[in-house]
Amino acid sequence: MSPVPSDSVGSGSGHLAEPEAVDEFALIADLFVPLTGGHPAARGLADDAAFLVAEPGTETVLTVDAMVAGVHFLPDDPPDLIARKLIRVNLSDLAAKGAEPVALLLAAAFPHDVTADWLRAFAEGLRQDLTTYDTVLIGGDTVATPGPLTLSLTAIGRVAAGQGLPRSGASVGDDIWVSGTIGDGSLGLRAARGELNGLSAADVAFLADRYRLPRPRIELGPRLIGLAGASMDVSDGLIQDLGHLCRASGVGARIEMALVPLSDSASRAVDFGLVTLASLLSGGDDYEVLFTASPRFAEAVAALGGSLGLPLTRIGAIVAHADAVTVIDPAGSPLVPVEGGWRHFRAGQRRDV
Ligand SMILES: Nc1ncnc2c1ncn2[C@@H]1O[C@H](COP(=O)(O)OP(=O)(O)OP(=O)(O)O)[C@@H](O)[C@H]1O
Ligand SMILES: Cc1ncc(C[n+]2csc(CCOP(=O)(O)O)c2C)c(N)n1
Ligand SMILES: [Mg+2]
Ligand SMILES: [Mg+2]
Ligand SMILES: [Mg+2]
Repeated sequence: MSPVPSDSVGSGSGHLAEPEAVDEFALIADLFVPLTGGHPAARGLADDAAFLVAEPGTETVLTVDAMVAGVHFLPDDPPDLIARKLIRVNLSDLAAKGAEPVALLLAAAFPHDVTADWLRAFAEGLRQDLTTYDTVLIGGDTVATPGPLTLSLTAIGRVAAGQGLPRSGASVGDDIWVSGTIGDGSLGLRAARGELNGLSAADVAFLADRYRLPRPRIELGPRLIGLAGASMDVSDGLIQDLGHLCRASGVGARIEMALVPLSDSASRAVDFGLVTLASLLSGGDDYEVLFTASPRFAEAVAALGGSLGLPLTRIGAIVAHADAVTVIDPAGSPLVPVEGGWRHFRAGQRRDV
């Protein structure tokens, strides 16, 4: 087990007291060094790079995702939740590969007018989730920007050599499974923006929390080794991401809309006509695991869900029509047109954020 970060941040050399006193190196010493938990790889955040000892028999799994204010989170979201979402979206990729977290690297571009209080709360959010997920910060980079807050986190994980779960392992006839519920993240963005009038305050709070604080399925991922053929996490939208899995595997997929698991809050939003079921399948921000498994493992998969207390739901099957995702609507007809999911760039279109 890696050393865990110390109990609080910001109580270091004490130079980070006033907004005008934000200083790059005091920031690193006061707020980020405590997040290393003294891990030797971090070298006290006083070197050019981190040095991580490779573990025999394991493969290192590396992933990086960036988050930008106004694109991935709301600019006024609480700083601790921004930090925790940043960790969680990256751990979600490790989980989908069957890997467990080892260490993280953070590259942060803070707006020039960031305050010491904001930074302290941000570091406290990092500390909280480093502890939750038993990992440490071992390096990074800190810059100021004239643009919006821009964050990038590299997650380093490990998996037994050769056992990592690829997107490319789906076979015709496999069941398609998804963890948890789909649609809460995209509905949660609308909830956080105050756009879901008609839902109860409890539903709005539940959904907004799912948007701001995804639940990376880090306990599930490693347990899928030996069961899942292909695996990925759902970040852009279920249909688009399933399309990626199909392309990587050279297969097609047929899923049934009515089987896609919704939370009670999302079901109510559909029932009240606030959103269509179809749009939840392409909304994104789910951070659930989408995986395929041979039908002979169906009982084992269901039992795994039971033992983790995490719903695992079969939503369809892998078919031979390479690359094509067919969505069957609740009336039994193929859905047309099929919206895929989030794209930062789309040929012939500009997104103004
Ligand atoms: N700028 C880049 N440089 C190198 N590789 C990249 C770059 N952007 C994406 N990739 C690679 O492309 C593949 C797909 O990336 P993508 O970001 O779509 O997946 P993801 O991180 O699982 O999804 P999401 O970013 O929506 O959470 C990955 O192998 C990723 O490493
Ligand atoms: C304020 C705000 N507006 C829109 C969205 C929706 N969104 C943005 S990026 C993305 C895909 C995952 O990101 P990436 O592919 O970059 O990893 C999604 C679903 C959001 N989260 N916040
Ligand atoms: Mg990515
Ligand atoms: Mg992913
Ligand atoms: Mg994406």
